[in-house]
Amino acid sequence: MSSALIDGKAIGKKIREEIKVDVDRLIERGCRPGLAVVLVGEDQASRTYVRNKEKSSTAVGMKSELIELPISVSQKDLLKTVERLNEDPTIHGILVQLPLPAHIDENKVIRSISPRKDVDGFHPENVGKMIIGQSSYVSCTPAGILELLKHSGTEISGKHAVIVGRSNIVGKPMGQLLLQKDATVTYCHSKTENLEDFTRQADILIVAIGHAKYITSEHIKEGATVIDVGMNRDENGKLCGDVDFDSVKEKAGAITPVPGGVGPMTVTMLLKNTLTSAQLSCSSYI
Ligand SMILES: Nc1nc2c(c(=O)[nH]1)N[C@@H](CN(C=O)c1ccc(C(=O)N[C@@H](CCC(=O)O)C(=O)O)cc1)CN2
Repeated sequence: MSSALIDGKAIGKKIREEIKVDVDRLIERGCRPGLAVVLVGEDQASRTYVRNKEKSSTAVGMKSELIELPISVSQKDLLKTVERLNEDPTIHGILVQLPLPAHIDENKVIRSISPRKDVDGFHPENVGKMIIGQSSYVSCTPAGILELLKHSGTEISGKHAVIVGRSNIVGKPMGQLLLQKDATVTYCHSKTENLEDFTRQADILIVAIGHAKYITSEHIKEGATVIDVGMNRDENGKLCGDVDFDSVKEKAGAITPVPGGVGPMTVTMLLKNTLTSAQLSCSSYI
């Protein structure tokens, strides 16, 4: 059996076209959504992601502000930058690109972002609201995965979802979101013994472990939907996921590629959250 490809690039493009329509509508009414991205240091991958966010936000008509700070920036100055953006009425979404250098307290920076402008959905207030099912900004990668599941026609209610990885920005929120959609959720991580015993039970398998091609067909239940969040380089320097795509695609029912699966959805959901923030903040004079 060969699986259906879940094309995040195409799904993301379609959603961004819808976002653009809503952005144009807001602009006509005198409110242009604004996204500020703060980049600290010279990390090449972060620079690429940030450039992509800038390009995608301007492509849908948003204002985009990139603030580049040197790797030596003090925590105080970084917090001052966030504070300025919190106060700026033309900015509806603020994102500090992660990871940050070791001398900066990441949690403190995340907490300094106004929850109303936290379009990354990382602020504890938004995370807490998400967990208890209240409306909030949801972390972009898990939100994008929900869209991929919807567009691929994957049923969630009553199904067994297995999440491999327990990061604050992907694994943990992903499990909570699937739980709210009535999945039975199992979390696995680096200390899980006999990982295959769990992954083989998964109707929906979500992998975010940062280990190139770790998940093979041995880990998969026939017909499962497999979502690969990994972003690694293989032995030839080629971009690859945490899932061994070539072997798993023969057994899965549906699968995301890397690149072109989850990644484009992360940026799309960021734009969606920024649009929502602008709609909420501008609604008083619309
Ligand atoms: N503040 C944040 N920092 C980080 C986040 C985040 O959501 N918020 N997530 C990751 C990185 N990331 C976004 O910032 C991200 C990574 C990858 C992609 C993507 O589109 N990948 C492409 C391939 C790109 C390539 O060719 O190198 C794909 O999968 O098709 C988007 C966003 C960590 N930091």
